[in-house]
Amino acid sequence: MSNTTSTTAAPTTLRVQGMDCGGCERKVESALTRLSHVEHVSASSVTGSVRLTAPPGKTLQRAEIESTINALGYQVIDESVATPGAKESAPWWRTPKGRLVLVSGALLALAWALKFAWPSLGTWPFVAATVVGLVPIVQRAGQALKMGNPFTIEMLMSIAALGALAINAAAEAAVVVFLFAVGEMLEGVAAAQARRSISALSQLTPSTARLLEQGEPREVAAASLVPGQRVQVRPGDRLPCDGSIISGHSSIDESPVNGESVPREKAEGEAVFAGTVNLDGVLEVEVTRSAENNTIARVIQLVEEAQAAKAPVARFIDRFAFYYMPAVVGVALLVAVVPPLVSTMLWSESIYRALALLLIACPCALVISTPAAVAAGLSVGARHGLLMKGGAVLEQLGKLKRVALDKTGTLTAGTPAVTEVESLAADGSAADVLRLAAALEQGASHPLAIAISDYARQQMGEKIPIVQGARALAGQGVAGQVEGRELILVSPRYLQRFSQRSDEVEARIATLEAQGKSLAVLIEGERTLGLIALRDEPREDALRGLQALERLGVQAIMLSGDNARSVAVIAERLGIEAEGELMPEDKAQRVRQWQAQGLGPIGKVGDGINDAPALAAAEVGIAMGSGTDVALETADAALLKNRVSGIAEMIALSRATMRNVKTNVALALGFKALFLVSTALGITGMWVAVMADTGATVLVTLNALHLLRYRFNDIGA
Ligand SMILES: Nc1ncnc2c1ncn2[C@@H]1O[C@H](COP(=O)(O)OP(=O)(O)OP(=O)(O)O)[C@@H](O)[C@H]1O
Ligand SMILES: [Zn+2]
Repeated sequence: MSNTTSTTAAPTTLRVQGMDCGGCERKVESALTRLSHVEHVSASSVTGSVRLTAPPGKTLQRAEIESTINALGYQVIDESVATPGAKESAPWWRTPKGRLVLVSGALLALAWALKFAWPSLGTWPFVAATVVGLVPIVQRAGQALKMGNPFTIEMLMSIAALGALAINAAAEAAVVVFLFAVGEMLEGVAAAQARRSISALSQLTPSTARLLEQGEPREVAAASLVPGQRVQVRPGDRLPCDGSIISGHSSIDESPVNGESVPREKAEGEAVFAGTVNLDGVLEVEVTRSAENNTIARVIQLVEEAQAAKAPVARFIDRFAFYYMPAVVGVALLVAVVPPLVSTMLWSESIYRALALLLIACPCALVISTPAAVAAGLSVGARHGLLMKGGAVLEQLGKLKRVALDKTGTLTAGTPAVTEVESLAADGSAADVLRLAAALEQGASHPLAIAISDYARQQMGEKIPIVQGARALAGQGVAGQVEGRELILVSPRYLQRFSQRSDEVEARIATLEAQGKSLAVLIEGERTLGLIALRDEPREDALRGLQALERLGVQAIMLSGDNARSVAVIAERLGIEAEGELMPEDKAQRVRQWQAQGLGPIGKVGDGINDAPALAAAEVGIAMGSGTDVALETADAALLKNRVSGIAEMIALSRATMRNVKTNVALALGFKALFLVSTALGITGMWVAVMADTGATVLVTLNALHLLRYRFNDIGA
């Protein structure tokens, strides 16, 4: 930590050690919000991070922020040292809270033993056990109080336990303090478990790589690889880096990174990812990303950030707890003071009831219920290649009523095959059409463009001419000059705009489109030179994926830029509603229309290349595509495995998570309400209340942890 007042640009994320429950989060948040240069704070015990933004025109004062956090008893860790996923995850008995559990448990056991061996000692052993367990709690209550926040769980505990000692209920106090420590430790365990299930991903990347220098492999640290270097990967090895294959071919098991269970054949020129397994061939791979930028590192980072961003339901509970605590203290005061004044009840009796009330009012179970479940849901998703950027997205996914999907690259494999190349001019040949079209497509990234250039290269080798002044006509095609001719290659629907169309050409186009093919027509001036037909097959799991959506009660609709006839053919095969010939902006328009008609929330799934407007318009934009930058960075969620069924999986996971959260909240609130009432009425005493609270905390923690074992096979996708 530096002592100078450095300034940091907003927003900033700090790594903070020692927070392990919702109580800690709120303490840090309320202390930091008080600083004038901090506008918004969000602390996460799950990821061990604090995210801050400065109000407009101000900058965050890093030194003051650090000292504030440190004063609360947590440690800011130097970010440059902490790498994502590499955080400490000590076993519970090695954590401060775990040690407290052991120590106060031992003292408690000793106190009971002494009580039977030397009854004459009285309650002193229990007092000692209470005090030892209470010290850290009182300390934390005091720190929060100094920061201006009197309403903490620790304050509640301190008052209740000291009060219990005062009315000579030392055994109760000792047990309460012990159980509180157990509850706190459980929260820490749940958070660490969710964290571990993600950070474990980082261990998939091997620590060493076989760097190739002058053709000779040499062992180096994988973390030291830089883009441009070449490495050798033997069969059975894990890939040490993101890269592209320079020579060799092999099947690659990508399941560790994207949950895709079927190995993929990969050959020269194809991208490979760190952490995946090379199954059967020797590969020479050129490094394309350094270790801290590779796909798996970014996935871990995204999930950690996602876990740090609170779900709306978690924010609601935070606010709830904020008003709840003062209310409880108020009610406890009434319970203590009013009955002795208006009835014959003894002060000791009313105070005992009030203290019991305070003890059970501690909203521990409630506070951990949501973050633990949401963190677990996000982790489970990431391990199956379903990346969701935050609890808000996770929550929203389950509510989707309608999902719009692109055709090309989303419902289809996005690797169309050229089926026909035809000349439509009397003096031309099909070879000319292919040659000129391929030239136009040289720089284009559209799936059709890639298919046409690849096909041309196979057919005619490297004899493809150079294009000049090439420009993409978004959603239509490409234009440019080749061999001195001004050419355009477009979807037939724009034919009229550029040239005359004859009945003959028209008929040919209709025939090919009716076979479900996409067409590109080559035009020069007024003349139609020829056409290329391409066919893209639906993804192998498209039908199953759409049926799974239907079973979840979500309506799927295909929105495509491709020609209406071939869109209709594919839609028919997949059994969904569809609309074709839409420009990217039209797709966004449809989404907005549906929202206005109350058909939302809407999800939009695309390959992330030309459908940014629609992805942005939808409540949840889902990008399809393994490891592409666009997919990871632009959307709310991404399917790292290229599977349509991933959409239904995400929705099912979201619903399971929200069910888990609701069960947890109901459990926590139910126990609380029941025993608050029975304690206030004097039906149950402190013992029952404490057991109930610990019981609720344990149940809620177990329930959230259970979600980590979520299985996707029950959605049939
Ligand atoms: N580079 C290109 N070469 C040939 N045709 C193109 C090219 N770019 C676009 N097109 C034509 O424009 C149409 C619309 O393109 P757009 O990118 O909007 O949709 P798409 O990706 O093909 O389909 P979807 O909307 O289902 O993903 C394409 O179907 C194609 O006919
Ligand atoms: Zn805490």
